[in-house]
Amino acid sequence: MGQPINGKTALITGSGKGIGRAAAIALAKEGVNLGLLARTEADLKSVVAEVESTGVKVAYATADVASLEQVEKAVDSLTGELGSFDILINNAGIGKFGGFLDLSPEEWKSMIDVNLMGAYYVTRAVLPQLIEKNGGDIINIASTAGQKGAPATSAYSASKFGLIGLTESLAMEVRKHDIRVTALTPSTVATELAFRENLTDGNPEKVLQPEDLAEFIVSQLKLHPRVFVKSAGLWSTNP
Ligand SMILES: NC(=O)c1ccc[n+]([C@@H]2O[C@H](COP(=O)([O-])OP(=O)(O)OC[C@H]3O[C@@H](n4cnc5c(N)ncnc54)[C@H](O)[C@@H]3O)[C@@H](O)[C@H]2O)c1
Ligand SMILES: CC(=O)[C@H](C)O
Repeated sequence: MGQPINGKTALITGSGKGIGRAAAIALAKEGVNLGLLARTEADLKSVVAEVESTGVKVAYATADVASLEQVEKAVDSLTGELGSFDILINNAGIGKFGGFLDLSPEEWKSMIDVNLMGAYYVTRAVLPQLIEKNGGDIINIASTAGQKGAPATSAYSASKFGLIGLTESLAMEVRKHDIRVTALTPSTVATELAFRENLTDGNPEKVLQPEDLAEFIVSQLKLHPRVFVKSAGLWSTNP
């Protein structure tokens, strides 16, 4: 009933670790070619090695998504190696939690620059390719923190509320091109970000794992083009 995704090409930001890495591996197993973008080359090379046996085409570029110049250079490089993209997963993000007056203005700004402006910059660079093809998928990894504020999450929530707003507006703008734009709003996932901020013990029997999001991402991409996931919240059942 759905659509095959093998042979498509996906750009995944922050794909060196955590959710982005899991999504890259899961998509490679589905035959999706990969454009990997993150800051740390060693992490990216590790993912390349991990997916080598799948036979998909893989290219990587190191870039800070908060830099428009680095993003444009990286997307140009990846497009040159892989051809145009069909799928964009804006996953790269940072999270630092602390009181409104406790976080420094620099820490506050960095979350906006990476989590919101980063997604804007990468989308701005890739979207023309999807419009040209008259179709494609953009999946933005937001958070439950983008739906509800809490003490110590003011900066992170501001970035993720903004990302959800960007997602909803863009989805309405580009649906006429058969481009699907989704905001995923997971709760805490067992990744380095969550461990660093002491958000979870990551118990694989109880806590959302990166592979769970990857599985959902694969399934939504396989949906028939006539339907899209506007937003989806993934939570741990009984953490
Ligand atoms: N872990 C959670 O509990 C959780 C929950 C909801 C949403 N999220 C979101 O999921 C996304 C992935 O987070 P994660 O938990 O996998 O974190 P992670 O720290 O394990 O991985 C984040 C990845 O993004 C990359 N990255 C960070 N800043 C970057 C930048 N400026 N330029 C390029 N790459 C950059 C890192 O190098 C890393 O590869 C983030 O947007 C995060 O906000 C995480
Ligand atoms: C880090 C994050 O987004 C979750 C909600 O803990």
